Amino acid sequence: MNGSYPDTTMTQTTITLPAPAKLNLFLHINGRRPDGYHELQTLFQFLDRCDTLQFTVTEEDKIEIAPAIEGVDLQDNLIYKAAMLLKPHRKVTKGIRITLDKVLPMGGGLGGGSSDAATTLVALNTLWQCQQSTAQLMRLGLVLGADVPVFVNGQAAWAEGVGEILTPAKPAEPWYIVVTPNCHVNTGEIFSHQRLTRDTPKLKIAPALEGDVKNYRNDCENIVSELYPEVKQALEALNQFGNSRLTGTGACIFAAFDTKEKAESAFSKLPKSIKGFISKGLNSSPLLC
Ligand SMILES: C[C@](O)(CO)[C@H](O)COP(=O)(O)OP(=O)(O)OC[C@H]1O[C@@H](n2ccc(N)nc2=O)[C@H](O)[C@@H]1O
Ligand SMILES: Nc1ncnc2c1ncn2[C@@H]1O[C@H](COP(=O)(O)OP(=O)(O)OP(=O)(O)O)[C@@H](O)[C@H]1O
Repeated sequence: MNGSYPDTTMTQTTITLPAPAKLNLFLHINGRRPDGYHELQTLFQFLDRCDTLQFTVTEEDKIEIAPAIEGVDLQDNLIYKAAMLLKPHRKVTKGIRITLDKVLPMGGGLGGGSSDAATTLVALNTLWQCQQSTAQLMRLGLVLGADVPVFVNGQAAWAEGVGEILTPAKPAEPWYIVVTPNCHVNTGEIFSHQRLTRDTPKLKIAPALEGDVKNYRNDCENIVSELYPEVKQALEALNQFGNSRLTGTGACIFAAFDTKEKAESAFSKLPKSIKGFISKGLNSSPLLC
């Protein structure tokens, strides 16, 4: 099936699905709403770097997740939260055992937790026969986090609102070096920072979709590199090879290259202390098959 979720039959009891990373190719903050959330404009693209989740339907009416994520209680695990959100919509009284192969760094701005949650919504919608439309799953997902809807929808997108008003976009699909500084950035801390600039004028959709993303920036970058020296150092190192930029509220940064070979060549020249990976930008999520 092209461009839609995996076709699973009623008798199928196990499915394995990817939860890809995302990049914010740019991130502009336009204002703050009365509830504290920020109005933003961003361009989302997926990476072919993914967590992997295996879902097995169980007879016992229980949600099990293994292995546990260090430092995250089961009730706070976004996978568990996603399953609990969907549970009232079940048409079958079955449980679920979820195995997580975690590859994406946490608190890295790659949206790993949100992506795990989105993949869980998509998988359980089928396995528990919840019969929710993609739009309904996106609305449910927004309760879990501003980044969940784009992962459920599975298309690169221009996003507005708090990140939930999505317009499909087709930016170039280059190869990226993604540097993963050894620190977790707390999204709430950055958004509540006194010196965060929140007054970037809103762009019209057309230039942002058609223009070169190099013309735009990430409004969180200055504050994050001030608070996290590892991020500053990584930005400086990667800037020697391309236009490096923060994704989300960090800590990860990225730079685009035309070919895998150019990305690999630049990566090999980075100081050994700089960790990261090379990944392809994708406008269609690997969650869609
Ligand atoms: C920065 C981005 O990654 C860009 O894609 C997202 O907007 C963040 O999405 P997320 O990690 O799913 O964030 P959430 O879990 O919804 O929010 C974490 C915290 O960030 C702040 N937050 C988040 C999104 C937003 N548009 N405005 C905010 O002020 C809020 O304080 C919130 O409590
Ligand atoms: N399944 C999960 N995977 C990762 N983090 C989780 C998960 N469940 C809960 N969390 C919590 O959510 C926090 C943010 O995780 P995530 O990996 O989505 O950060 P992020 O990449 O910075 O996301 P974003 O770009 O959406 O801000 C983690 O630090 C962790 O405490």
